[in-house]
Amino acid sequence: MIELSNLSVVFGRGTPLEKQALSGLDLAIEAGSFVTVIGSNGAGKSTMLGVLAGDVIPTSGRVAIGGRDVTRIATAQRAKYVARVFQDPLTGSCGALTIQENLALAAARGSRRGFGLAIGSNRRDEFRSRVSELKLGLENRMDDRMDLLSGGQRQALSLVMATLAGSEVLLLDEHTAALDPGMAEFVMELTQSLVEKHKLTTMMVTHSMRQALDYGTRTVMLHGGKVILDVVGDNRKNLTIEDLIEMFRRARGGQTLDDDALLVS
Ligand SMILES: Nc1ncnc2c1ncn2[C@@H]1O[C@H](COP(=O)(O)OP(=O)(O)OP(=O)(O)O)[C@@H](O)[C@H]1O
Repeated sequence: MIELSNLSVVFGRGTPLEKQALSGLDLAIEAGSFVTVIGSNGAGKSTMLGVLAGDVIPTSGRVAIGGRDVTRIATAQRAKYVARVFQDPLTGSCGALTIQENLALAAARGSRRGFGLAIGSNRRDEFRSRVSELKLGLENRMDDRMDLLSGGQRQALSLVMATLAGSEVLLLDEHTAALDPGMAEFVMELTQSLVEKHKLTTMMVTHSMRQALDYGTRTVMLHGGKVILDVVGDNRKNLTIEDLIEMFRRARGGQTLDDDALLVS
């Protein structure tokens, strides 16, 4: 269970650039559910994921994961519970290290056992087998540097890495946005199967309304740093993109969704 209670984040407080990114956001997500998150530019989506990951400490409010209050717990200490995959394939892995080394680092995340044990022979076999499940042939390139791989290959490996340390929460920040359509679909299918296999509580930020409705079991829309739409169950089952746009308009008292960045495809 994830609980975000009355969360506010103000960046640059007291400066001319002061910006309220979250404004009393409330959201509770049941363990094991897959929530898609949409919203126009600057709505607060990445800030919300940052607060969950520990990169952003909220100005006020509370964050709990699995009943633990993690509001003031640093990123490194909560890494055991939360894994994150970013839009830029270069962000989640280290290009100068090999595939094997990146997987070992990911497996050691949040643990005191360290990198050395994670790279031991037992885990080498496990890593190889996990990579072979991708069917990208990367199991034969375990000693290749990560920066030799394509963006899609790196994102696929980043997803595998996100599941190695036993995290219960997976945060996806537009993780297919930089990929070509074929690779984006492959990475989404992989996402779906890893989420199911590891029973991860997942939040996926996307600019694609199609993707937001096609994946997961619940969709929330942020605007002005809070949740303005929350659709789940039968209400969501037959929802079209046009319905979503109309719901936004009604929630905003007639304001239309005129943001090019929120793709209807
Ligand atoms: N580190 C920061 N310092 C100052 N302002 C920030 C910072 N991070 C985000 N903001 C501002 O906070 C607001 C919310 O940003 P955020 O990145 O969370 O929005 P978003 O919904 O993810 O937008 P996008 O879809 O464009 O990525 C924006 O106005 C942004 O400019």
